[in-house]
Amino acid sequence: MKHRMENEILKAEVLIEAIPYIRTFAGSIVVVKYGGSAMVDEQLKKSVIQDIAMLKYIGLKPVVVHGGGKEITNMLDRLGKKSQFLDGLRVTDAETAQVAEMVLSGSISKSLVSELEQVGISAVGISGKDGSTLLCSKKLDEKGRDLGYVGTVEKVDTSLLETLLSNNFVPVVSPVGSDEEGSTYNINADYAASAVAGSLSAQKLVFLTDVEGILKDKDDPSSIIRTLSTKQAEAYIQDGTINGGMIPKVQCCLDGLAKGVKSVHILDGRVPHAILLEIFTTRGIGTMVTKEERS
Ligand SMILES: Nc1ncnc2c1ncn2[C@@H]1O[C@H](COP(=O)(O)OP(=O)(O)O)[C@@H](O)[C@H]1O
Ligand SMILES: CC(=O)N[C@@H](CCC(=O)OP(=O)(O)O)C(=O)O
Repeated sequence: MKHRMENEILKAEVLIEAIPYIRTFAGSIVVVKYGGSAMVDEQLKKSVIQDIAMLKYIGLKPVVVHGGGKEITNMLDRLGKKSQFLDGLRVTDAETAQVAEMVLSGSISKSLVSELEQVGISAVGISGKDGSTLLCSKKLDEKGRDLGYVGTVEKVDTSLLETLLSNNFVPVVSPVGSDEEGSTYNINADYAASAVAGSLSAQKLVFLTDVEGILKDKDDPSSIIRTLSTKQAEAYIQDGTINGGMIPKVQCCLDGLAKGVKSVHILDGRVPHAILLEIFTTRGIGTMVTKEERS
């Protein structure tokens, strides 16, 4: 009995700890890039949906930008088509673009919307094509190679997103866009998320990934860097501390900050309720990238 009471008091204390954060962030836009293990594991998926619902219920304005690279690869496998990546970007011929759109906008988006609706949140799935939200052009990779229908976001038209937000809907954005001629482009979801967050001047941009955060030593989770300024991030890319798949993610962080996002978080999506732990607890988790220099 005493033990149960102590547990209940602990729960109340957790809620109290969140008060200053709830006050600070009420009405703020938080863009969540949802991908990785947190999208594949059913329990983790449930916890992400609950976190997004919680953000909405306590007065924030969440916007979800989802990935789905693994699911696209699985569908291409089933169709007997091999996936090829160059520096982390999928080489996308016309057929692959069609499959990517089908998986992202058809399957994943609808499933996320349905899960959010299940917990009482009104959600609307859009792709970058809807309302010309993500206007694209063809993206060549760093070495100038043609990747097919891979898009870089040239312009974000925020009208539809703003209409949804001001009418209390949670937008769920698929990383698919079109160019002036109406061709379909497959966009890496990290880039789509930073473009959306930047154009909405979001308070926060949160990336869910499969590592603890940015690590000083990739093989040592305890070497996590809690707060990183843009300058330090650039230096770590230069000296190789940040490498591989983390480079484009950090570049998206820097891009978001340059476009007016206040802070960017790289979180471990394998931790249940990672989003709430980061935003509403004093200690937080993961790595926060900010514009300010911090010692
Ligand atoms: N300094 C670093 N800290 C953490 N991870 C790093 C670092 N440098 C490189 N990485 C690598 O980046 C990977 C994350 O990028 P990626 O797998 O592309 O993410 P996602 O699939 O979530 O988009 C990590 O699994 C890790 O292997
Ligand atoms: C051009 C490009 O690479 N597009 C990605 C879009 C999905 C994505 O980015 O999903 P994750 O965030 O789960 O990796 C792809 O086709 O896999």
